[in-house]
Amino acid sequence: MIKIYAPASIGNINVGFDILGAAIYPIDKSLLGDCITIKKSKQFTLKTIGQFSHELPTDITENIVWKCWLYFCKKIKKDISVSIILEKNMPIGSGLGSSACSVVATLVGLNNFLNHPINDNELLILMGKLESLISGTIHYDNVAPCYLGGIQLIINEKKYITQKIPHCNDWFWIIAWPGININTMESRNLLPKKYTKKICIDHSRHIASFIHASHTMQYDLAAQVMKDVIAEPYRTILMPQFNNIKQKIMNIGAMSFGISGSGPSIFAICDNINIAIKIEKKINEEYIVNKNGFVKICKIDNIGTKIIG
Ligand SMILES: Nc1ncnc2c1ncn2[C@@H]1O[C@H](COP(=O)(O)OP(=O)(O)OP(=O)(O)O)[C@@H](O)[C@H]1O
Ligand SMILES: N[C@@H](CCO)C(=O)O
Repeated sequence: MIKIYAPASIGNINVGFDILGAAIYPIDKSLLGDCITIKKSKQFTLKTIGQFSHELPTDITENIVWKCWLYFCKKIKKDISVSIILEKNMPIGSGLGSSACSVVATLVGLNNFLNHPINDNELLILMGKLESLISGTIHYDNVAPCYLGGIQLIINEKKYITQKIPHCNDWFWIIAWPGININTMESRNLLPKKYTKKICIDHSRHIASFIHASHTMQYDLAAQVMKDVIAEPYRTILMPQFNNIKQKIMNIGAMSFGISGSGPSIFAICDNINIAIKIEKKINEEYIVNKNGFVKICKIDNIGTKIIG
């Protein structure tokens, strides 16, 4: 038997659409990620439990975990008889990398259970492929940090799929899911097919400055250039409260604020716990729309996916 935990992640982190992502854990030590348990069995079975399991497709062949098992069997050219339990702790369509948690936990679980028939790089490529079955295109900005931890820069060149970049240990990442869902594919379809020269230059300037600032530990500069000119201007149509809450959170003292992944979750950054608590309170009062929604003060999860049983 093996049990795997895969953490939530923030895709894009404003400045790197599809090419930057951060794995996170709540400082209150609550579980923000999916768990997968794998046991030997006479035939394949998949059971789902957990707070958000009722949101999953009822047909198990529609569950991404089933597809992971199928693709893994194809990859190693062997039918594997296992029973899998998915503990779905992550809301679906939240912008916190929910499908990535299931994909990464399942593939890491199967690979460990079978003594590593697939190497790390091939496993990551398989994760990207499985994630693309859901969102329509390959983007590693959730699966890479979820798997490997930290802030990951997606390179996607042959054997260089992703690399970890340095981050500020003092930063708090306050994340909030309002309690409603946005489909990633729909949210991607809202974006323009082409961007102006000015947007391209601004985007390159921001991302280059962010990577430079991260490596030279100029964290104020890193936060200052965490701006989203690619997705935020088009996606806020799905998030009517976004601009209002952004203004208020920046006024409290956030160093950056934006959409987590494809939304509707949001995130704010600050380097002071008292400001983080004030931000948490304000978001709770003004952005959470029902009892399912939540706000959590988080830090960067440097480990990523791990064996917990
Ligand atoms: N184990 C699973 N976890 C999450 N979604 C799943 C899973 N299995 C199947 N799905 C389906 O995949 C789709 C996920 O949609 P979507 O990409 O919007 O969510 P997401 O991956 O949770 O988003 P995000 O990465 O923004 O958190 C839904 O249609 C959902 O029913
Ligand atoms: N980079 C992806 C992340 C989806 O979670 C997007 O913004 O569409």
